[in-house]
Amino acid sequence: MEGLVMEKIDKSILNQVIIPRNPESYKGNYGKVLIIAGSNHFGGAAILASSATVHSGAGLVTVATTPEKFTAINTKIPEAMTLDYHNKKELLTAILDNTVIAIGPGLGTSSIAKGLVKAVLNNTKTDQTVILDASALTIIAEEKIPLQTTAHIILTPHQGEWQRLSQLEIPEQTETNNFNSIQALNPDAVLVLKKHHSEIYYQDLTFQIEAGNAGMATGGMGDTLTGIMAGFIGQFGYSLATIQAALLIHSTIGDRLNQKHYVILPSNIIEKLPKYMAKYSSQDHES
Ligand SMILES: NC(=O)C1=CN([C@@H]2O[C@H](COP(=O)(O)OP(=O)(O)OC[C@H]3O[C@@H](n4cnc5c(N)ncnc54)[C@H](O)[C@@H]3O)[C@@H](O)[C@H]2O)[C@@H](O)CC1
Ligand SMILES: Nc1ncnc2c1ncn2[C@@H]1O[C@H](COP(=O)(O)OP(=O)(O)O)[C@@H](O)[C@H]1O
Ligand SMILES: [Mg+2]
Repeated sequence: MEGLVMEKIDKSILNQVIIPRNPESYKGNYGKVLIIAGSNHFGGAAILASSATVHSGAGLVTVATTPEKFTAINTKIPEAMTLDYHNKKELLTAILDNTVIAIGPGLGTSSIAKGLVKAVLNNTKTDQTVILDASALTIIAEEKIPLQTTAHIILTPHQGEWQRLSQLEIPEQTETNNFNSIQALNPDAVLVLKKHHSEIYYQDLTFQIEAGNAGMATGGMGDTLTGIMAGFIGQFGYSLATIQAALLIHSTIGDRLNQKHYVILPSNIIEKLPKYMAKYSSQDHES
């Protein structure tokens, strides 16, 4: 498409989205988030995604995973509840019950994982948000699963996953080609393309962040972004601004840590989330 202008996302979006909490509120006001993640090989992805969701302020977080990982999750992040994703009845109840569902980190591409992706796409509705990441994107590309749900859809591929989904080689992943590809997949879906200076494709608008650094090139960094995105949407509601703020705070914290740390661990970003959210929620914050 001609004439796209990729707008830079200003840090003021953080101040706009991360508002002070109502003193009369309770956990029920801050979103119910279901994270469908993890498998025997990739337990850490489920921990990082759910820990990021909890630390970004979601009211109630449930992790649907394989029971072998329950103990690790309950130990590392006791605030999150666990459920066995092999139990179809419990899983369906959780899909219907939660406002935000993030699926994919560490899920792998087994037949169980494929069934989970289909269950989410077939059972979610308009007032929900589905975040598709990592293995969920690989499954959708390999199985050519249509993005048919009426829920809001956010895809968070890295360039390799986007290549699988769009058939665009990385050098061909230009603004115009990316725009046309996400429109073809589902014109209502939002594409968050993760790279150095990640991009957002939202309807006919495109945005780019000017934050983020190579110290963030650490396994689990994208799983962490997925958790933040889920926590922010659960708490602040689905909107372009919320998506922008989630993407920006992840890399802004990464940049601040990079001033003194050569490499940044996803868990370092996670532990800083409450502090940075307090800073941006106060009216007199310094950027
Ligand atoms: N601690 C954990 O449990 C972790 C689990 N992980 C999970 O491992 C599974 C496989 O995901 P991966 O992303 O590692 O592997 P994938 O095989 O899905 O993607 C990596 C492939 O994409 C290519 N590629 C091109 N551009 C890339 C880019 N900008 N970033 C990354 N790869 C790029 C690579 O060359 C490679 O061929 C996912 O379920 C993921 O969530 C990873 O998140 C790492 C940490
Ligand atoms: N060189 C870089 N510059 C800026 N951001 C980066 C860089 N390398 C990685 N990142 C960020 O780290 C995250 C990596 O995501 P992803 O590859 O999905 O990680 P994982 O699947 O291991 O969790 C993305 O948010 C990406 O933008
Ligand atoms: Mg990833």
